[in-house]
Amino acid sequence: MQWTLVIPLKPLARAKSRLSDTAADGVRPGLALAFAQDTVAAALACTTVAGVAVVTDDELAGRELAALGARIVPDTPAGGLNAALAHGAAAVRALHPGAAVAALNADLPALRPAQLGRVLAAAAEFPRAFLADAVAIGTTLLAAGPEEELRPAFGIDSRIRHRASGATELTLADVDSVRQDVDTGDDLRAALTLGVGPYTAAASAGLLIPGS
Ligand SMILES: Nc1nc2c(ncn2[C@@H]2O[C@H](COP(=O)(O)OP(=O)(O)OP(=O)(O)O)[C@@H](O)[C@H]2O)c(=O)[nH]1
Ligand SMILES: C=C(OP(=O)(O)O)C(=O)O
Repeated sequence: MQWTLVIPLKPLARAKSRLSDTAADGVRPGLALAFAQDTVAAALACTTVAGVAVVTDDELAGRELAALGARIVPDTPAGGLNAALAHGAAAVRALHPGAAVAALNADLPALRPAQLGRVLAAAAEFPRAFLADAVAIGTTLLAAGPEEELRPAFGIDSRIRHRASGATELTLADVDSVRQDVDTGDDLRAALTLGVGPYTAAASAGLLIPGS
């Protein structure tokens, strides 16, 4: 099965506020963009990914991510992460009716295409499926097969809420890079240990990362 990914990205100036103890106000937008660039580049390198739609109103991010090969979908005025994801999935299916779609966080700088491929192959066995984040509280990927609505419930405690929505939780080994989102300095250290992509490696050089 081929998938189209929907990746949400809020305006860079407001992104990654929980990294404020690790990266100063002037640095965080560039870091958030680098995470998204590494995420999109790795996603597009996955053999079962047919395309990536990034939902964003950020002009710079839109330009840079389009240059990597992503389709840019302007955010919905409804506002908020889940509205943006539902809007992105609808935009994908307006062009490709019946497409299998998966929402993926924009902050997975260590993402490995082969690991993403394994997660998507496992997701293809279920109508809706999700992968919990590294700390097992949130979600990094929510997949919906061709006949299913995405019904995203990202945000606080989204693991429990996605489970309650009827989506199947994927419990695969060796998919750390798909689970390692970066919200805090500790998360960034964990991602650097896994090995980040080139954009994040450059953007995080010189930062004082907690514990390293
Ligand atoms: N398009 C779009 N993306 C959003 C919106 N809100 C959040 N996101 C994205 O959804 C993902 C998770 O968002 P959050 O955890 O709320 O924000 P964050 O920038 O990752 O981190 P914090 O500022 O520390 O909360 C990130 O990729 C965000 O850029 C929104 O309203 N529209
Ligand atoms: C929005 C989510 O991620 P984050 O950890 O970036 O808040 C989530 O886990 O549902």
